[in-house]
Amino acid sequence: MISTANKYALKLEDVCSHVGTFELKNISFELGGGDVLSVLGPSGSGKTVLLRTIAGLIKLDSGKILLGSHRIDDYSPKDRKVGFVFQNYALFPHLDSKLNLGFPLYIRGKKKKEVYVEATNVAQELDGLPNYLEFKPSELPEGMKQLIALGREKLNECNLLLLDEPLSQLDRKLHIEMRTLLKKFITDLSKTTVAVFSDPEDAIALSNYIMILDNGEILQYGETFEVYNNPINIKVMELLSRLGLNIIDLEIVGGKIFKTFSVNLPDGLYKLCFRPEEIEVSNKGLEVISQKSYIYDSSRKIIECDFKGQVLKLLVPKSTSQKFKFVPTNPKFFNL
Ligand SMILES: Nc1ncnc2c1ncn2[C@@H]1O[C@H](COP(=O)(O)OP(=O)(O)OP(=O)(O)O)[C@@H](O)[C@H]1O
Repeated sequence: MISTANKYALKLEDVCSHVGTFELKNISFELGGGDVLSVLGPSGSGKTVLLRTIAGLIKLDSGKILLGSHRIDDYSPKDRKVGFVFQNYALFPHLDSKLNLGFPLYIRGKKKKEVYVEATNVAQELDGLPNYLEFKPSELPEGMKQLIALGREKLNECNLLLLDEPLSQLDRKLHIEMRTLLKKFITDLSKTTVAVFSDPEDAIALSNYIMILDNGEILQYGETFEVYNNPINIKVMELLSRLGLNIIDLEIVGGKIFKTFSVNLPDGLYKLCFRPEEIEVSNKGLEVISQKSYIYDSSRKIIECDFKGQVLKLLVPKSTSQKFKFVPTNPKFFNL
């Protein structure tokens, strides 16, 4: 017997597909049952095309897709048993929340009454939704539309869950609430999940694997924290930096930068990259004078400062004085 973990394992082998002139090129990865992969990339890099290819909405040009021990790339989208939560939720405007939620059961021939009972039961597990069961999509807050789109996949009995920017339509406060709910939902469902995110913080918070796509190709793939901490180039690091990225052009001479700090790298020209939040105020570091500051949260502020003609953004404690020294705690040096 195939264990549950293997039954939901997803493997893509050298998958190529296209829409119009856009090509998805040689995508390969392997996830165990219950793993969550986030896909990040610039706009137009092929994130949605990848999801649609896995779902069977775009045909493969070559390669294989395996779910558990089954090769599913020959299956119709329906037979793949893939749950797909679209960016715009894909709710039916003329149906109330109960029928939208229970739609997978309705199309399988269940009577409306039974659909209502099951939909109401699922709604109990989704915070706040029971109050909106009689409403149509146009009458629902964004967060509720999202919950219905997710809850529907619970009733869909899918083997694989695909999410296309599930948090993109929400304002900041709701975004954080929904992220917590989404995490719980994915964990409870325990199906292998591939999710596209535009916000690196969501991608990092929700996944154990991450893929960075650019122009239809994988730039980097691996365990989320491994990729976050060891980006292979500036582009990957930028995509994984929610507050932006500081980049300083410098030269290493005699194993030292700025004639002061020793580094274990060959001499040459480099770009030193670090995230605004990965710094420590320390009197042994680089001196800067803050020129502008913005409140970030109750205890921290973001400051902008000039460093040898380059503008840096740093996240520092609110009490930090205008002139101070700092050290990057996770600096990356990229060779030019
Ligand atoms: N049906 C289509 N016909 C022709 N080209 C398409 C079609 N769908 C997508 N494309 C093109 O394929 C490329 C990748 O699109 P895709 O929607 O996957 O990007 P994305 O990474 O999801 O971007 P975004 O973050 O903006 O949603 C884009 O250049 C897009 O214009």
